[in-house]
Amino acid sequence: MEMIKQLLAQSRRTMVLAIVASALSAVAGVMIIGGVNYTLENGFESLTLAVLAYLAMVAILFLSGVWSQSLLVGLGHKMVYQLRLQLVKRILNTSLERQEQLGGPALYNVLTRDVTMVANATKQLPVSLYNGLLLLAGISYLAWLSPVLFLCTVLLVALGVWGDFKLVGRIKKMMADVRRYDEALFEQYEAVIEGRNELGLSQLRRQYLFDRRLEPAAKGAMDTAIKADLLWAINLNWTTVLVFSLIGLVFFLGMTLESISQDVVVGYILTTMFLRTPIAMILEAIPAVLRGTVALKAIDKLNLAEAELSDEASETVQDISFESLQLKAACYQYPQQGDETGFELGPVDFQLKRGELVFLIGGNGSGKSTLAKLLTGLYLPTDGTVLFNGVTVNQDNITSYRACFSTIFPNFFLFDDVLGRKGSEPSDASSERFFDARVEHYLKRLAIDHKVSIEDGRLSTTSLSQGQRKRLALLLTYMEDRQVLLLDEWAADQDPVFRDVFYREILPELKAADKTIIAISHDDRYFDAADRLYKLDRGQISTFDESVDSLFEKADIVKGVKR
Ligand SMILES: Nc1ncnc2c1ncn2[C@@H]1O[C@H](COP(=O)(O)OP(=O)(O)OP(=O)(O)O)[C@@H](O)[C@H]1O
Repeated sequence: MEMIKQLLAQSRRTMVLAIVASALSAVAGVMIIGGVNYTLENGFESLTLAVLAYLAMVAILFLSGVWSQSLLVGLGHKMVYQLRLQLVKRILNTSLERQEQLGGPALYNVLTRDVTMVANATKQLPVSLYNGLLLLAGISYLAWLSPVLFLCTVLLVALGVWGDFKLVGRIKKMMADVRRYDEALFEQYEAVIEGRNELGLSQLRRQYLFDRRLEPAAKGAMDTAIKADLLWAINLNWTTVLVFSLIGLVFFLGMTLESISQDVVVGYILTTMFLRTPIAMILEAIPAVLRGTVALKAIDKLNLAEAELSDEASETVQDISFESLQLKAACYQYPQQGDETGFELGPVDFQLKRGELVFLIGGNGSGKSTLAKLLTGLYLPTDGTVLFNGVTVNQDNITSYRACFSTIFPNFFLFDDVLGRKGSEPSDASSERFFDARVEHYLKRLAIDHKVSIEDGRLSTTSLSQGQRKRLALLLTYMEDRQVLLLDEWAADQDPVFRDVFYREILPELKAADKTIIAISHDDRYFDAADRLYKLDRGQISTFDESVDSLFEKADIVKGVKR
């Protein structure tokens, strides 16, 4: 909700203008009816004058209507545009931990479905505001025409509004259920896309996914949405019944009560008929608005970071020269999942100096990647400290700290835009030539120049084998030229020849170029390439000395055997 309020506050001037224009159009509309009614009652002195006045009112109605709609339509689309950008900014500012907790489907759901729902609700704003003002002008005219009939109208409208309120509560709950079904559906969409190989091979799994997972979620969403829409459609018809009941009431009261003149009855009925359209349009907008509020509530529940960080929170990135990194009794605990306590890493004591090459080794699930995220500042310790050049890493300096690291995790994302140091792009033709030449040099070094080239600062393709894609990820880190490299099982997908090149040539070259490297590895044949080895076992770290620790123990670590 806060987001919408902020967006509306930014457009206050347009809103005020649009309200003025809508009011003008509404008044013109009511004046046309009032004029017709008056003329019916009193006749006119000059036909020309009456026709001119009528045309003038119609022109005002048209022009102010178009003016208000153009302002409000622009406002609606601008809000959608800003909402989209704001949401992406909020996700980008949200901590990795929170994003991991939420999971991909929930975030996709917000960025696609929820944004669309809020957008649709926002688009109703202009229509509803315009019709609301029209309704207000019409109701004021009705009150002026006959206070007695107006009292009857108020009673009938109160009945209608009471019914609407009761229904809105039920429908809102149904829409929240539809959203939950949709979220389950998004999880299955992810499985359909990401699991294409497995699904392609297994007819049984495909059938299971479709029949037992996807279809029930889609059907649940459809059934609940049908129920909600049906209830509202009944309500729309019920409102029409109320409007005609009002017309009937006015008509029969007018026929029987002498105090109400026929002109008043005609004017009343004319205006009520005229107000049917705005009433229907406002009521038709309500489901979209309800869906929008459900979506906004769901967005709020995600606890995303703010789009614009406060001055204290938004740190300017300092160009710091990396000298040392130290972990002092640092711990990281994953949040509890159901009844299960999250995995705990640490307390870890660890030291790394500029120019060193260290390996982290250990069995599957021993905590290597978790430690890697703690070392690179993607996670902050839940206990203990991380010291960077002797200074404690915290929210105030974390961005500068993170800027020292390049990482390639096993689930890395390969961007096709090639950026230079500090995210730079070549500024002129000669720097572009130099930039491209550097890319080509590294493409050759990584033996991938026969498959990929650079075109307008982008990689020509990223549709490659996993080993080749990893080489391109390494190329991107070469180009960004950061001081510390964290490579999580980088060589795992390389062929034996290039794996040897990596451990025996690339790592030493990087070290010689003053890079500090943390490599997670299961390649025991190359453990000697590291300056130091750290072993992880069930979240605990210790140094590992090949000459002292037994080969048997080493084999166990590599295989992930619990001792
Ligand atoms: N996002 C997460 N949320 C909750 N728990 C997690 C998460 N990621 C990892 N874990 C838990 O932390 C433990 C350590 O995982 P981690 O990825 O650090 O192991 P690893 O040593 O890198 O394993 P591998 O060699 O298989 O890559 C795992 O047992 C896992 O249960």
